[in-house]
Amino acid sequence: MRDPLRLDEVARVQAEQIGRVWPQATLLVGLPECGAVLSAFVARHLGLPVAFVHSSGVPGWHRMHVPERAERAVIVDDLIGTGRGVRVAADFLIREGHAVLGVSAWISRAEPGALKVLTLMPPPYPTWKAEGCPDCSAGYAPRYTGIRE
Ligand SMILES: O=C(O)c1cc(=O)[nH]c(=O)n1[C@@H]1O[C@H](COP(=O)(O)O)[C@@H](O)[C@H]1O
Repeated sequence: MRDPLRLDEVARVQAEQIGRVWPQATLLVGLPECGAVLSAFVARHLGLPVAFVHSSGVPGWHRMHVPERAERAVIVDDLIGTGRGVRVAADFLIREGHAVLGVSAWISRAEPGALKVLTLMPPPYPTWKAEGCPDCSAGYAPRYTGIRE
């Protein structure tokens, strides 16, 4: 999302949804990189503080904000692909003594465990496991691999 005004419009919709479902939230948590930028936009609409959690490698806080009391956190991201990033962040937050209310994302292609996920829209394309993929059973070989969106 290259246009900050457009990003802010989406962030406002996301903020309204979070405010409706989780009015008790005290902290938004963003995953670098895109989730960190987005979470700051969303937090501005909710008047909430924001903190960033590194989810690749050893999970940890970005030094900008290391919360000092127990928070009721919502993880904010743009896309959930495998769900790994938000799962790692949620486990880290719980280990750190915070409550994780859930995850807010634009689109999710995974169900990341027991985490409650709010999305803005369903995925615009179907996802199959390799063994259930109709194109694979029709004999088509993958044209691209390792693609994210
Ligand atoms: O952060 C990225 O590089 C990224 C690139 C991309 O093409 N697609 C994509 O989903 N991401 C990010 O990867 C994360 C989701 O991936 P999973 O952890 O697999 O669910 C989100 O933080 C996205 O912002």
